[in-house]
Amino acid sequence: MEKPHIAVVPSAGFTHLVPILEFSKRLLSLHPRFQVTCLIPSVGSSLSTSSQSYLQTLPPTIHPILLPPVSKEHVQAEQSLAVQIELSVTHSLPHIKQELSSLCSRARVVALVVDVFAHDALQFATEFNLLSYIYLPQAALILSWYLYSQELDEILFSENRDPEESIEIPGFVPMHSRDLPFQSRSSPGYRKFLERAEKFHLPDGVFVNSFHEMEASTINALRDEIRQKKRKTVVYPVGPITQSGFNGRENGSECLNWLDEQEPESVLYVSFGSGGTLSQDQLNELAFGLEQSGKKFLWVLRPPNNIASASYLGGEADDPMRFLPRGFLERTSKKQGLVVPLWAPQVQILGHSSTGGFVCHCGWNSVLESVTNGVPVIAWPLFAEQSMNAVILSDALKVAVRPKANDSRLVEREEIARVARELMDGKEGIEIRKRMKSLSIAAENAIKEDGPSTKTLAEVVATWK
Ligand SMILES: O=c1ccn([C@@H]2O[C@H](COP(=O)(O)OP(=O)(O)O[C@H]3O[C@H](CO)[C@@H](O)[C@H](O)[C@H]3O)[C@@H](O)[C@H]2O)c(=O)[nH]1
Repeated sequence: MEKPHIAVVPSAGFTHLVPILEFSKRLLSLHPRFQVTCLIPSVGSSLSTSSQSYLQTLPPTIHPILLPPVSKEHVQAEQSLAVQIELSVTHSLPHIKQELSSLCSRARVVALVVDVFAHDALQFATEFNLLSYIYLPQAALILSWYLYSQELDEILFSENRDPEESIEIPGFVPMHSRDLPFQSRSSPGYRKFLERAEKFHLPDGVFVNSFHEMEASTINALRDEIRQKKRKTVVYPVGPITQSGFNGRENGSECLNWLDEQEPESVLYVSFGSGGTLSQDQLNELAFGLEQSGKKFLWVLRPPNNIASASYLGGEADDPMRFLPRGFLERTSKKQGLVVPLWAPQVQILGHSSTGGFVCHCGWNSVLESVTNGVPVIAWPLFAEQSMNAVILSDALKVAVRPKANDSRLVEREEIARVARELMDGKEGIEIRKRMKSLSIAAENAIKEDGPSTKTLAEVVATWK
């Protein structure tokens, strides 16, 4: 008899495709009695080359179906990247419905799992009588923030509020409101964020890519609220699920060969994810700061102020090397550091024994890749929920240092050199490194056969009849 299907809907862009497919891979490796059909939206002329190459690596029990791409004009008018990604799904709804209908007519489908930005597709769960789930490729704290958003709205934007007063999300450490992504009700994407938060009440549960030891008090607080019937959204921590080694682009051997020549844990890896960029001034400060620190570095360089969505949604990037300060490459090249343009094999770099620290924008995938490899972090959030992730690492878990910006929000070269030295050789760095190593053991245990994340997933799957 044919294996029952799980229908999976990612949202557009490499970073929203890979996490939900890595989740699907893990699901099928633990529960091979199912197969997955993945309905993939995209923007522009076609799927990006990296996404296409990634799809080639999938096991045969995951069936990708490429939906007709949404025209760029339909999404680009929106300022917020999250909303652009969300619209890629909204405009694909007729195709998603058509494919689901065709799948349900020829096979047994037991559940629908959608990416957080593909929540519009949840409407089909009732129509096709499917159990439904959101896959949030982020921290449990982010789920808490969504669920608590109405209460937070009243607290944050009340007239008499002291902006210095910290805010408390249930179970989490007190946090400054500047670490939340929205600073006013008129911030781009805020209204859509509140609408998205409402959707978390629809599915049968939310999978988060986190694990108990990383966010114990937040997860416990979410579960207490369910027990006390204050909320009905059930949280399932199933992580850490990280990319299993797919690189997809060039620069691989250059980085790894160079790392092979370095001392153990001596290199700071510097990267701001798939779309993060710095201003030209900030890029200069980072270059001088790395140089002044005297520490070895491997820097994945992007051109300044490149629109983040260009790389998410299939745009081309400029050559970044010409934006480095004059003479920088000549002074540092190979001896102190290696600079590679645009992309590097991050998973392999973080797993290399010479890598001893990560200047990280705190995108959640990068955070988990650092945690699973036991690499301590210099937390340098740029946009989206990254500042909240930075607070998890620096304040809650104390496995990261966070450089301070000046009044113009620039992190100056002296500060960069200071945190680099502190992390790599300082007293605080030693403690941070120890804590990160024990967190990496907890991460490994979470996904072992009898680990909490494995058991949680098994409990859910047991209900799929
Ligand atoms: O040179 C590079 C740069 C990135 N990566 C990989 O690309 C992914 C990047 O993901 P992530 O660290 O999560 O960063 P973003 O691409 O910026 O992620 C977006 O999606 C995340 C998950 O929803 C959010 O946490 C972020 O805020 C949001 O910017 C990771 O797997 C990296 O290993 C590489 O392999 N090589």
